[in-house]
Amino acid sequence: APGTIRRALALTWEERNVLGAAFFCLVLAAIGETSGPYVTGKVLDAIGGGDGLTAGAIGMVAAAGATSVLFSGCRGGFFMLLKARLHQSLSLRLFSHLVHQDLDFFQGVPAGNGAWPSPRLPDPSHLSHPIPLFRSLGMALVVGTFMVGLAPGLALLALLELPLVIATHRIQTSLQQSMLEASARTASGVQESVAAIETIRIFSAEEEEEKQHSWNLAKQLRLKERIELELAFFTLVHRVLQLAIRVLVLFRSHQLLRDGYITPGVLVTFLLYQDTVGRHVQVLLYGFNQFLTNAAAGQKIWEYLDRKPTGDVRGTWEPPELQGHVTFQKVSFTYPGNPEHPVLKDVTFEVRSGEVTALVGHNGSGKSTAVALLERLRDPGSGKVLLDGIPLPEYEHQYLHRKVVLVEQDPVLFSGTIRENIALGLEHCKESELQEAATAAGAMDFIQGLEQDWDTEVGEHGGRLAAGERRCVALARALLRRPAVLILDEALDDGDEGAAQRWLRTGLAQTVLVVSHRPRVLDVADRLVVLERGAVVETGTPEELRERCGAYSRLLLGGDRTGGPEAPSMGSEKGAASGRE
Ligand SMILES: Nc1ncnc2c1ncn2[C@@H]1O[C@H](COP(=O)(O)OP(=O)(O)OP(=O)(O)O)[C@@H](O)[C@H]1O
Repeated sequence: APGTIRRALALTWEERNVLGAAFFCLVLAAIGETSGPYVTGKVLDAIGGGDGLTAGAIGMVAAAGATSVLFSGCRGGFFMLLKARLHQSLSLRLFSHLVHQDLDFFQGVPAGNGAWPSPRLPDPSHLSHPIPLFRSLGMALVVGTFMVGLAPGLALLALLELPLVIATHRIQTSLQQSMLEASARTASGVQESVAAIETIRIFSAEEEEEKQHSWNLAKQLRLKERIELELAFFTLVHRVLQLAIRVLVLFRSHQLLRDGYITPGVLVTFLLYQDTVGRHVQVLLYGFNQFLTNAAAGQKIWEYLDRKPTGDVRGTWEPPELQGHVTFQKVSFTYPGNPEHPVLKDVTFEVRSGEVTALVGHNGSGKSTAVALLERLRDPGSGKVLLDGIPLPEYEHQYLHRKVVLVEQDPVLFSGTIRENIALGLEHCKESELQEAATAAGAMDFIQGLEQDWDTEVGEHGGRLAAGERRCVALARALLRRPAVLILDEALDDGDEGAAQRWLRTGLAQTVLVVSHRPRVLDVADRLVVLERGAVVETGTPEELRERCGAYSRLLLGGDRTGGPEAPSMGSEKGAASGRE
């Protein structure tokens, strides 16, 4: 589409220095490439006319050749550099756009009309760029015009080859495409078998899979044989027709020479030009094919870059001190992917500064959703979440995420060392602060037990550590930041239940919000907020709620069904269900 080409050119314009140098070399290379055959022809005519081979003639041929070689090399180098730079700047743009997208984008849920739903990042190498096409088209036209100027009739005859080259190229490409598709089908069959290897083993279906694969391979082989035969046939036809045209050109050249319309030098120049046009037409055909193949993928790049996240990150409020007092004020929320099912309904509660507050409720009652709203991973549909009386969107985005820190049950670590993971973003923190955070998080013992203690690599996603160790590292990372609000989404469930109170006392956190199913964690909280089907049904201290014998007591007893027959029990915990504990 013209818009896509315009945007690709606008992006290229940002690298105008390299582009300018590439074009400068391109023009000089083109002059060298066109003047070389011309000078060669003139020299041949001079020799034929009895002038002999002079030093000047040799010098002119050598200078044209050298200009062509030198500037073609530089042109190639500058265009490669341009391509690499465009790739880098586009990759960076795509990535920074990706990390600012709404969470729904990553879950494959369209966030609005016309939004591109796939969470996959488009490949910047698919940018379809017209410059290589312009270059070859320009050269083919210029040299073709010279050919027409030298010998118009001969040029028309020689240019008959063009439709032949185009037709052969199209046939070859479509045959090769069928071959690629067949290979991809066989490869995807292998991938499917590998992915389902457990099922294959359980049903002892190895032999059937082998048979299926051998059938796929045989089909591929038959197709390959047919394609190779067709290719050989088309190549033969192409070569015969090409030869016929060349014979015709030679025959006509002979007539023109005999009648004195052209000199031998002009004929040599003409034939050399014919060769140059042939090369550029080949490049043009291949490039055009690539251009079309990439066009759809390239279009996705621009669609993706046009996709605007809906979250408001314009807040600027950055107070020097925070109390860490959180208020949910009549908050309602519905996931865009499931608009019929409100997840939070008019939820109002407080998380007081200096206290540990626990959110409690059945699976699916909306606890993690409330946490996501407090972390501003999502924004409420109606109502407000306030921190120290100020709505969250008014806080500066990075400030808020430094002050409100979440640790999940199965946190994500980045590949790197334990030290890098804990210090993430605070590389200049003191060693004593690191040690204090790790000790408070209960990570010190296991870190010291590792062969390279703090410098141990955690592997991709922290895969070389046990789930509990990953959690300790994530807790240490959170405590090092001295958060105003520390949120623990089932992150304390296998640890020391009194830890949160100690962190408040030692000033490592100002307020703690715990999401937990474990009675021993809930019992030591200062205050509980009980959620049932997205609504707050009880709040108070653990003693008050036990004495009230209401929703909380029923939850503790397990098997509670006040939420209706479909409400799950406290016992069906996420971690237990996924076998992570
Ligand atoms: N991304 C999503 N899109 C649509 N619905 C969702 C999404 N995430 C959660 N839900 C739904 O929202 C409801 C509340 O989920 P939430 O995870 O907040 O509950 P929870 O109380 O934290 O449960 P658990 O104790 O199992 O963690 C559930 O019915 C769930 O199916």
